[in-house]
Amino acid sequence: MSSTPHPLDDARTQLAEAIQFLGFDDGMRRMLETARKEVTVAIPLRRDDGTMELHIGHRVQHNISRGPAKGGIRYSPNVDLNEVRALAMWMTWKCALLDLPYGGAKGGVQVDPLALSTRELERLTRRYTSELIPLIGPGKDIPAPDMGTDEQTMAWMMDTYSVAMGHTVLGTVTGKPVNLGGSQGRAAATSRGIVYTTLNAMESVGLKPSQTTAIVQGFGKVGRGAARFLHEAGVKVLAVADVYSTIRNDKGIDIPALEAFVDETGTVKGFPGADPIPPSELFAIPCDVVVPAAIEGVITEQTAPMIDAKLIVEGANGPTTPTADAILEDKGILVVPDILANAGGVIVSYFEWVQANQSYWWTENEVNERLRARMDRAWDEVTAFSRDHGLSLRTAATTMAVKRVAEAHVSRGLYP
Ligand SMILES: NC(=O)C1=CN([C@@H]2O[C@H](COP(=O)(O)OP(=O)(O)OC[C@H]3O[C@@H](n4cnc5c(N)ncnc54)[C@H](OP(=O)(O)O)[C@@H]3O)[C@@H](O)[C@H]2O)C=CC1
Ligand SMILES: O=C(O)CCC(=O)C(=O)O
Repeated sequence: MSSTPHPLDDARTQLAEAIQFLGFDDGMRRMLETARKEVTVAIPLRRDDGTMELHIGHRVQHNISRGPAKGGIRYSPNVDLNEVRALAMWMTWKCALLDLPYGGAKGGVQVDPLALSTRELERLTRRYTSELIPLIGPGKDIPAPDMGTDEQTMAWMMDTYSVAMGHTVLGTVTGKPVNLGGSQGRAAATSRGIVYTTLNAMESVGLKPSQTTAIVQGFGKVGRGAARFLHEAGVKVLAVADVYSTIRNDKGIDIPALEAFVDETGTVKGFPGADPIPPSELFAIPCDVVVPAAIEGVITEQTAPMIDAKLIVEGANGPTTPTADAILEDKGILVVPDILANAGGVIVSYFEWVQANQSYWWTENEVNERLRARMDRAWDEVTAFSRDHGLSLRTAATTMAVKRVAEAHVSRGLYP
């Protein structure tokens, strides 16, 4: 699907633009583009039928200048070390942009989680976590869910780490179940943040929710919530896609009905309230807002020319390649970058970590209000920087974040 060699190339291209603007020297460039620590582990898995499989897992800590490393864990057959490196780098910029006291990390296991039973997933997760124990912990590196993982995965990780420490350590991971030290509002936080930012971006281009149409790619933890909150805001969602199907209804999809259908069937495929279309037609649907909320590298030099929209709000990490960015800019389409648009998840992960470390829990309203305040502030800061310096929102956001990370690095002392 991607027309570029790899998301790591995209991440490095974006970093290079920020560094050029900031005028950093080659040493700083190398420091910022290179992960501080990378671990690759082999995870033997005994399947329920007694056979043995081996899965490869990674954890990459891209940067820790501003605080402990932070970022999700991905389970997918497509995971590879360079992808994890790119995702870890984007986490560093996201945390810095939102002024969270964290560096950036990401983890991944090359596995199809849908092909495993719950017991197999638990064994795999516990073994992967055991391998990471020297690396992770509330003051070192705090994992969270990403594609293919969820609250249950985080509960197993927290338990495995806690058993090894001899006591419960709730701040080990975030995105845990609420009954086990999770935060109110974390599950929906990424999607909520995307929609807060979408509404800000819509206002900036003069779109009113009741006159706005959208399409959403991905109907998992992020895409599904984004579709729901857009629908609740009055935006008409014309099409959604998961791996199995892309569906379209130009009158607007009834999102609550689609959610009920997906709860029963596990996919949008066959939903009676919309028509199936070829996946390749998704981005060609004329609409106001495109929300890619699945995987990297889907908006490319092939797909960008067909997009007929005013805004792209990146729910996924790295969905737009640098070449596509240039095409979209020429077409006058405003791209709200991932490190800004999908930061709601890590913001509420930060709130969860703070609550867990203090054993003092906030209400869902408190969480959502503080989330909104941080998302709105970041939107104002990035749009102002973009205007003041004539940069795209992506370059503005990356530049602001890279500058903060470099400043923290320098403040810690140049001659350690
Ligand atoms: N979870 C979080 O808190 C955060 C996630 N993100 C990013 O958001 C994106 C989605 O993550 P998340 O929702 O957590 O992951 P999930 O695993 O919960 O969901 C992924 C969704 O994407 C769909 N999908 C995968 N490949 C394709 C494809 N080629 N075409 C259409 N749909 C596809 C899946 O379909 P199916 O259901 O059929 O498998 C699923 O609906 C990722 O880029 C992730 O890094 C960013 C910030 C925070
Ligand atoms: O909640 C977190 O710590 C990280 C979420 C994540 O992986 C992301 O924002 O891409």
